[in-house]
Amino acid sequence: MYRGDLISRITATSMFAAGSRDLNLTSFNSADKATNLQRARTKVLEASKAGAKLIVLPECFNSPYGTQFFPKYAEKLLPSPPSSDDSPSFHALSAVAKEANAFLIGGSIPEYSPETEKYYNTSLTFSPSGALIATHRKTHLFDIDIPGKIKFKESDVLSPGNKVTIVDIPEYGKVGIAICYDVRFPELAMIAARKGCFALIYPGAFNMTTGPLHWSLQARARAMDNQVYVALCSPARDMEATYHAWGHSLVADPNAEVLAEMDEKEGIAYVELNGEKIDDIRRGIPIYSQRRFDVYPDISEGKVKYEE
Ligand SMILES: NC(=O)CC(=O)C(=O)O
Repeated sequence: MYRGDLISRITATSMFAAGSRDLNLTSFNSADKATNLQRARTKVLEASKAGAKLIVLPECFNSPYGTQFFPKYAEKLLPSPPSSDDSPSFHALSAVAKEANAFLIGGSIPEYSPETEKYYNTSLTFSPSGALIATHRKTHLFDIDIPGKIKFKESDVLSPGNKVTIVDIPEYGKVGIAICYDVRFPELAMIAARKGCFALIYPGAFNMTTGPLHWSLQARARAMDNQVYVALCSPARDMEATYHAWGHSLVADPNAEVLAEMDEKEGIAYVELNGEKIDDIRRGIPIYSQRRFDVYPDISEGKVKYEE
């Protein structure tokens, strides 16, 4: 049995968790980092009190979403920062995971790496002891230009990560973690699923153009192809912000049915994740074991950069 919660609110943060009510989704955001961190803490604790053991926040939950904001909000990831200003989000997430006694996939935050001297869009996952157990840097940067609708170029400021990220959650199993635009690349999802993940979790912030078209479809497609749970956790929509997030945090099951979908406002969704359902779906429609690797290659084998 897998459980999770997802929470969302206004500005740019969402999270989900798994626990006694398997999956919770929460989203929220504002321009003030301290306010966002405080809000995240409140919602994570609310989810954990409701029984969540795995909690997820949204993409860029501590900042507005936009290339103009990333350098200002970026943090170094220092486990022992010389000053409390250096890694506030890292330490706030670690502390609240411990306080909630839950696994926390901390959405994503703008990161600055002194080693590479580059910026990244980075997701940090913490164990119930507050230990950092996974780091995923957005691998596919969101560079799009739909005339008259939306132009966005993360690569103006950010650099991409370069691996598939899998984290083993004791008592639940392996979870694949990626960020937003990464969901559009089925290879990443398929590799994580074939490496044994039962759920793929994407903090993400689609927008008013791509959200209605593709948000739910992407989640359901990745779930259907791989017969796993897929969760997308968005910031709530803030029409005062420069980027209008679609919201609609959701969880699709291994049969590609949407188990829970929020609206554009802040909230928490709770979903029960059941491992037996994966087995049932794979028994009924056995594509998982009918692949023809004698005809085409298994992309999860061979040269894949991944980290468990
Ligand atoms: N914001 C993103 O990274 C992706 C997105 O909005 C989309 O793919 O659409």
